[in-house]
Amino acid sequence: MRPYDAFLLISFGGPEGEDEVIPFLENVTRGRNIPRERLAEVGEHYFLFGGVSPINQQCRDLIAAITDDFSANGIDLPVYWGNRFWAPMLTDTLAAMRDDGVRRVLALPTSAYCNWSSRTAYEEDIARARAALGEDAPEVDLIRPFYDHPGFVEPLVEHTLASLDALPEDQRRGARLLFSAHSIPMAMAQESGGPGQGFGPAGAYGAQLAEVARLVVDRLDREYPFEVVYQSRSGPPSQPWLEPDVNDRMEELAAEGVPAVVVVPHGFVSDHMEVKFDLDVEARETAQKLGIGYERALSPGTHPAFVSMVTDLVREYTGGKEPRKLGALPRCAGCDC
Ligand SMILES: CC1=C(CCC(=O)O)c2cc3nc(cc4[nH]c(cc5[nH]c(cc1n2)c(C)c5CCC(=O)O)c(CCC(=O)O)c4C)C(CCC(=O)O)=C3C
Ligand SMILES: [Fe+2]
Repeated sequence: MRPYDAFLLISFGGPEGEDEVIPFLENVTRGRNIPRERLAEVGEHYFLFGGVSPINQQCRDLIAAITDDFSANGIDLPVYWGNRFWAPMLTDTLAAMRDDGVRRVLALPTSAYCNWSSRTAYEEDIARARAALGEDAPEVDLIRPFYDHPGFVEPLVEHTLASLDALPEDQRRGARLLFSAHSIPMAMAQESGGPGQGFGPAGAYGAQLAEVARLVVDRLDREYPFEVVYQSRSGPPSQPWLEPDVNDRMEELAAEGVPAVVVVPHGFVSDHMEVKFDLDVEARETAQKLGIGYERALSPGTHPAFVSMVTDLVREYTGGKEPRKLGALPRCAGCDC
């Protein structure tokens, strides 16, 4: 018996026109404690790009690549796509799947790490979408966090090397690698991985980000100094979020005489708006102001190793394939990472 009859990519969603920006942001921030000024500011990031987030096209590209890789590898599952905050909405996709006769779904979230926002929020949205459908809602299993899969790490290695190569030789020698991830509230970070797990002050999320950074650096041509930084903070200033911010850290490094940084967005799977604005516009501007070199490595996107990872993960769930994992972090409590 085949355990699943469909594959589902679950992503964040993003606007694809100016009139969609505000309704999208309202969906994202409903019931969350985000100041209005922050919302207006984030809206401007989208308007700078004509109101179009790159994330939906990136999902379409990934789905096309996954579909090809499935058929090349004899995986006979139809591929669906549903978003948490914009069309195609997860609820609508799940309804369409039910109408197509789908009973059991294997779902991949477009986020690699363990924390509420990257994992639990997806689980809660799946539960909500299923509840809306009632009795005959398809069952959905969410594929494990994949931060430690070689197919996630390998593209980051290749893309980091390409960025180092793009720096002038004199800057490359003293360059600092800054591995950048989405900041989250300290309280959310501490809870990631479950209580009392000994992952340190930034919880499992912080430990996993540090681990992936190390896994990438271990695979470069030589040892580079590196550290983890955070970006895209929101929330009221009174609430502590993970630090240091990428821009603040660049300022300190420039003052210490570091000639260049390579920013590796290892907290993300594609170059969506948080990467395109917060790194390619804002952090790049900071580097220019500071007079230091700046390169930004690509995220995994549709790198062939990343696409094969999806096929490999499907085999973990359908063919009893042993999980491929790098590093040696303990698993979280109550999580299948
Ligand atoms: C950990 C994490 C990821 C990575 C894992 C994953 O992918 O899930 C991620 C991804 C993304 N975040 C995105 C966009 C936004 N995130 C926001 C707000 C927030 N993100 C948070 C965390 C994360 N976010 C948090 C703790 C908040 C505060 C509100 C809350 O507690 O829930 C807001 C509201 C405004 C603002 O505060 O910036 C926006 C617009 C987009 C789409 C980009 C595009 O359109 O291309 C993507 C892929
Ligand atoms: Fe976010």
